[in-house]
Amino acid sequence: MAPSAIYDTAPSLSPSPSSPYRILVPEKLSPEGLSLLRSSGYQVDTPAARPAADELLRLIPAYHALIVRSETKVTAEVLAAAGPKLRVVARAGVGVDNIDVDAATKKGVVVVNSPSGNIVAAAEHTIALLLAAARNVGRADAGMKAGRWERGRLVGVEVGGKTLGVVGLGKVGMKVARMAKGLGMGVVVFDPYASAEVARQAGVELRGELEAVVREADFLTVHTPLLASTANLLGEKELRSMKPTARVLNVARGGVYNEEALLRALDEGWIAGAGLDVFTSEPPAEGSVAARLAAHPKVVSTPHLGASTVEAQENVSMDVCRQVVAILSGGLPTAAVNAPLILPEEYRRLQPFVKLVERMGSLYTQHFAGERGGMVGGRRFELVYHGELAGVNNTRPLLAALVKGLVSSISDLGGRDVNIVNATLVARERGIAIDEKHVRDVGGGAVVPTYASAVTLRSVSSDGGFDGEKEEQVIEGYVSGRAVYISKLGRFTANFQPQGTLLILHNYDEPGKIGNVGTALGRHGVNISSMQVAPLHGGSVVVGGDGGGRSTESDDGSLADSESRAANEALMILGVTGDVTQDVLQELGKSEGILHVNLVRLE
Ligand SMILES: NC(=O)c1ccc[n+]([C@@H]2O[C@H](COP(=O)([O-])OP(=O)(O)OC[C@H]3O[C@@H](n4cnc5c(N)ncnc54)[C@H](O)[C@@H]3O)[C@@H](O)[C@H]2O)c1
Ligand SMILES: O=C(O)[C@H](O)COP(=O)(O)O
Repeated sequence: MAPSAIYDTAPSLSPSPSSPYRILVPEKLSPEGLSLLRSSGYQVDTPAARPAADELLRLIPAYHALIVRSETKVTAEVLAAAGPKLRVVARAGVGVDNIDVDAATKKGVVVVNSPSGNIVAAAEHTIALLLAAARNVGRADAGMKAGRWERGRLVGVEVGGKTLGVVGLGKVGMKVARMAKGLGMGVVVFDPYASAEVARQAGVELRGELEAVVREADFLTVHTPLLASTANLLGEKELRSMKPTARVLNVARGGVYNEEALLRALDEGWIAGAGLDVFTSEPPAEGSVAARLAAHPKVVSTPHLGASTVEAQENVSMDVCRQVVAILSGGLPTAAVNAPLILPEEYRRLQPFVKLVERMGSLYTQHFAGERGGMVGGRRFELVYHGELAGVNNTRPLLAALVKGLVSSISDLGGRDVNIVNATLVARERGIAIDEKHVRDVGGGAVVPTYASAVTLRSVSSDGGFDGEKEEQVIEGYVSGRAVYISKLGRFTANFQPQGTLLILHNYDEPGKIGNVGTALGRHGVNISSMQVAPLHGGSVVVGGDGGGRSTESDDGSLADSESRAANEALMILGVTGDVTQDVLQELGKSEGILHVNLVRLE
């Protein structure tokens, strides 16, 4: 399996040289990143103008990756329209509030961003607005350009010695706080999630209440993401409790201040001014409150320029383009918003086991659940890691691989495939529960005595025993080199590679069986490419049919016959090519000594 399997949404759509991966970049992205994409052999489309919402819906199905800044709205509708090709939505910046991350997760599309590429730019822009708001730079400049010399009307205030209130001591907030201290300001902070130790080391005062920060601040700046919990965080109550000389700044997201309240605060003199880079609608819709704020004489406003420096744009462009290349070529992103973090060395180590576990899941569904109506939903599974593998802590890729293997052959996932992004969600939707066990010792167990790392999959009933009334539904496998093998299937000791189309026949291991099966398949034009006989595990005697059900003693002593025949049960595992029709399966099933026939299709 190619390493891209973790993020694959449609392996069959892997591009060929004549049909490369296509990447849509509807917004302006620094050329360094675009060059990286093109030199990696991808087709990069950069429309001259940002496509309107309906145009994006029309375009998106052709693309494997979409790279946006803050203007393109990547809605659930866009993600639904994307179809199976789309693997990654990259945000060349920090905020992902323009992307429906939940919808992307459901679809198994990775969302990546550049968490720190524009931090310096955003912090410096905050300081620019701080000073501009303090010294009326915007109005003074506009006056000069209009031929006015307004020295008397534009007396400002100093920031040195004043208090800056910071709401949100994250990456930008911290940088702003440090810069403000450099300007001689005192800094008080509200951030319920910030570490007191980190705040202390930065020389800022952490307050337990937002109200305290708001009351103390001569300048107030917000640096939180826009979330349900931060929308309108600063409303009428907070703005009314500020000093009338205070000025507020927003280089985070429009909507963290309630815009109506802010407009009234400025109009009615609750505060003295504002520096705003972001608005609830961008560009502010004509006549909107956002537009009135942007045009307000007490406001210095900029059109969402916080990240717009040459340096920041190079940073974010390279950050996200590298991640797009990584994902499309089977590597790992460094800043996935909706996928677990896996270190590259962990991932490399797990790769062969990802393939093994996916095949085991698929084999389970087709061999065991297939016999019983394809039911894997609502079941509890146990995945046991033996040997070296037991030392791996981050097994998310293996869980994802199991879910993918269990459900892929049986479910219509509505155009989505299972990957590490959505596996937990898919499992939850289908009532599949997976427990994991780490068993370091492979030497002592009866199960996998010889391999350095092995995996056992079993279906477990609610009382903790094996599921299935008749049979232990167990599959064991191991990796050798890059090849994967199944070493146990149900009650049978095996050693076959789970790949291609397999015919699994449960039979009495008696002379003539192989010949009969071979002749029947030959008659139907089915070629046998590999063959393995899997005997009962440990030579145990099981009485009865496939399930090893109860024995019933008869008067004529037929139990002895039946016992000896059952002791010779085996699986015949044939790798086949050609069309194995229902007729073929029925004919084989009726053959003397054949107890059951299963067709299993693996990749
Ligand atoms: N204007 C721009 O061009 C521009 C540029 C970069 C970043 N931004 C925006 O700035 C914001 C901050 O970015 P960041 O990288 O520093 O994010 P971050 O995730 O590093 O920091 C956010 C901080 O907000 C805190 N927080 C969350 N909820 C809070 C609440 N209810 N009250 C107080 N604090 C709360 C978090 O604990 C965290 O410390 C984001 O919205 C981002 O999109 C804007
Ligand atoms: O969240 C961000 O990174 C900033 O708001 C930058 O947005 P932009 O990429 O649209 O400039």
